[in-house]
Amino acid sequence: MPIVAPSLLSADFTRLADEAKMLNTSEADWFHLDVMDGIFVPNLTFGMPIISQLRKLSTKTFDVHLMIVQPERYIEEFKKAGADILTVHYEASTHLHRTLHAIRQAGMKAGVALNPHTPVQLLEDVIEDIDLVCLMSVNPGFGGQKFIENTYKKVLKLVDMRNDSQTNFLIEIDGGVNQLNAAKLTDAGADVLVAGNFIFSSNNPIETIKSLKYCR
Ligand SMILES: O=C(CO)[C@H](O)[C@H](O)COP(=O)(O)O
Ligand SMILES: [Fe+2]
Repeated sequence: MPIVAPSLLSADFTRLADEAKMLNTSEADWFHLDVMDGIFVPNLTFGMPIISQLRKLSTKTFDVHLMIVQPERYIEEFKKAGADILTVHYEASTHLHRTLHAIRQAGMKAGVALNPHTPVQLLEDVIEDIDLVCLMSVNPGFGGQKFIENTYKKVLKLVDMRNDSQTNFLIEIDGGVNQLNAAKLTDAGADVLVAGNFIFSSNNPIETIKSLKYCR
């Protein structure tokens, strides 16, 4: 059964507290929080102030996905805001090894996200420094995009890399996840399913979360 991480990118921001409370009562495991800077991706969202307010409303794991350049600038601040897992983009990190160590040093789990064009093999030399690999199954920046089918192959390759290296990082899929691909992704070896639009645009988000949780 996968870990389900609703992305609040698609939540109703005028009712953010209600959305958080709804997630608390649901079978969602984590909150997935998308931070965008308008430079790494062509969109802006929110940062530490919103995350620290949300932190007061939930004890669930906060999975913070940084779509920002030079993410190493804000590691301590996101820890203070309440992040449990801090994921940086491979493409935005010049000194990835140092950044991953700094995230763990700050007391968080260290994640690396890969854009759809970035091969998973590029993580080989930092594999032991990673707690979570986030495979982007859309080009990052927006919710509600179409799932990129090549992601399945990347999951299978990552599973092989995990077995070969005897490490135990989680494999997370982010973008376009829905009832059509959840079971196939889980069967391929995905551990965490992020879903924004599929959950928050449904008539019954609690049931939709359940459908992902019990897809396998
Ligand atoms: O990181 C993201 C976008 O860059 C979001 O987490 C992702 O797009 C989830 O939204 P959806 O399920 O609507 O695709
Ligand atoms: Fe995300």
